[in-house]
Amino acid sequence: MALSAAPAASPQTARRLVVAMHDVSKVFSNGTLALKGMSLDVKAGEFISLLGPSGCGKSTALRIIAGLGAPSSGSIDWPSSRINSKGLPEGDVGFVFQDPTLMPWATVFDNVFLPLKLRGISKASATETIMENLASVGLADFAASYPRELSGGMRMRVSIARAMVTKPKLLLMDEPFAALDEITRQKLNDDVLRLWKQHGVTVIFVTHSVYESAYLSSRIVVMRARPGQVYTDMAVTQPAERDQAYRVSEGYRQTCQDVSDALQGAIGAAEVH
Ligand SMILES: Nc1ncnc2c1ncn2[C@@H]1O[C@H](COP(=O)(O)OP(=O)(O)OP(=O)(O)O)[C@@H](O)[C@H]1O
Repeated sequence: MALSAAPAASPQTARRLVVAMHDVSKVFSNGTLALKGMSLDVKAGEFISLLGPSGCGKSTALRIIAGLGAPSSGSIDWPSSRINSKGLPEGDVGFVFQDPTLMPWATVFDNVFLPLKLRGISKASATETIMENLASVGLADFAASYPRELSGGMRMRVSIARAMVTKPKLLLMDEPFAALDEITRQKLNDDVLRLWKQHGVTVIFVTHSVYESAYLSSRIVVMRARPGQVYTDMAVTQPAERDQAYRVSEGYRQTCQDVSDALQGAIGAAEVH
């Protein structure tokens, strides 16, 4: 069995807690209850996919973790980070959106430089780090290019390099590959897995895709809508190596089936108003 309910004593249990959501609810000013009592413990080294029906609050949860929105009630704890005056872990979080959000007037190099520039680091002392990060996403030869000269997949790679350039502990990715074609998406899935392993970064990845979540994750958190909260939390225990052989394996097929069943359950659990 490739998939199981996240066990109480999984190998991750012994790991450091990176961030914990405690009983978080979010009501927007128009009265929409986006999240109700959502709790989630994220441990170092996990690759967590947040999966769920449209509108179940995946992006809201991710944005609250990133400090881009405050919870209406409940709390976010960063047990192993230094917290700034806004209650956020300074520099420990990278964010990748579905839209790469690059500055069109700036080169690839300058786009990746931005987070370091905002920290007061000079271009000269940042150059080596920037080039390393561009190389790690296969774009070392495109440092002088402008975003308009790149494909959609390459622009997303720049966005990932920009998020990783500050060496975050936690990488938050909100449907980053949803707009890309399937082959590009699969290549980027492999790139993200490589970065995850190389840098030991913890990842929370929002996706609509059962297949993508089953390929990438060490843990899949399926959310339900109305109200948005965790429906089920599953560990994907097999295999350690995710590659083309895994994509056509019985283990992958079974994982996709189990995740798909959980998603159907989550959709069925939504309260109809
Ligand atoms: N700024 C906002 N103001 C009011 N309502 C909002 C706001 N942002 C999100 N919502 C609502 O909150 C609910 C959760 O939205 P959210 O975008 O978090 O869901 P999601 O699971 O990420 O959706 P999708 O999969 O379609 O991207 C939805 O009903 C949405 O319409």
